[in-house]
Amino acid sequence: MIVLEDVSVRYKKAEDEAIKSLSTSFRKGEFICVLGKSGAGKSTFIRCVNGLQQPSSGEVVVNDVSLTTLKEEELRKIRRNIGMIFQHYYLIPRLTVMQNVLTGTFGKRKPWKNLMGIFSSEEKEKAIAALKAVELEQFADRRVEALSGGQKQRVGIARALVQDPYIFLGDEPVASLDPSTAIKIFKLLKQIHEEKELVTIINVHDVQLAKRFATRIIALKNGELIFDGAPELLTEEVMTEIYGEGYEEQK
Ligand SMILES: Nc1ncnc2c1ncn2[C@@H]1O[C@H](COP(=O)(O)OP(=O)(O)OP(=O)(O)O)[C@@H](O)[C@H]1O
Repeated sequence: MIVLEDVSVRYKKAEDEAIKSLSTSFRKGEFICVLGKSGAGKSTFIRCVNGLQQPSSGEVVVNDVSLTTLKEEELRKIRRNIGMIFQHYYLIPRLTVMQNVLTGTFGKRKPWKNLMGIFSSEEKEKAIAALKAVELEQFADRRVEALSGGQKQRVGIARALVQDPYIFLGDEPVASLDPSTAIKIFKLLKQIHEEKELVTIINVHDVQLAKRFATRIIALKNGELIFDGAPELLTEEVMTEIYGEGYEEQK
């Protein structure tokens, strides 16, 4: 479903490559957590999967379509069905929860309709269903700026859900949340993942969360894939390789 073939990314003026000759593939049903120290290349990697970052060399193929040669407009079409959530949510604070969730439909609509804020009853129903799925329907008319971090991330998840995604990406979606809220968000993501039979890929710093929820863990170090396997294969030795000596202090 998702194939990365010898993918490298070099940012302009950067001395070193952020991703180095990375090859791997992901299929439906896999819940993948991506580990690695700060700067290891996790965000760059995840942005390659939906074409937000084009590789300097190599190829990314999603559902048999190579993203590498696509123009921005064609990439946008691919991204319509790839939900993404972020550490800082990327919501519009002054708009309501409902209005934010409806922005998830923008990729499939005519731009003037987005400008006018005109939504069909089908789109509104979809947004209500997404809000129910994240248990926020009673907050539909509340402004996002008045929500807690955990609630904001649930709005982010609802916004991604209205896209009818087949891939769900998370770039450190719980990094700003307390441990118990982080677990709740992961439980919700796993539940949605199973219900919708997605492929889910999430960058996370919390190793315990990755071990608890992932069906597969990959780890990056200096842009290289240094581990790819089942959570139970993540030994102390591997952990030391990923995080260096003294990683236990980060727990
Ligand atoms: N826009 C950019 N321009 C130049 N270099 C960049 C850019 N974005 C990231 N980098 C560099 O690429 C490398 C990988 O960065 P990336 O953000 O992918 O790492 P990360 O593992 O997600 O880090 P973190 O856990 O801190 O978010 C780093 O050395 C970073 O400084």
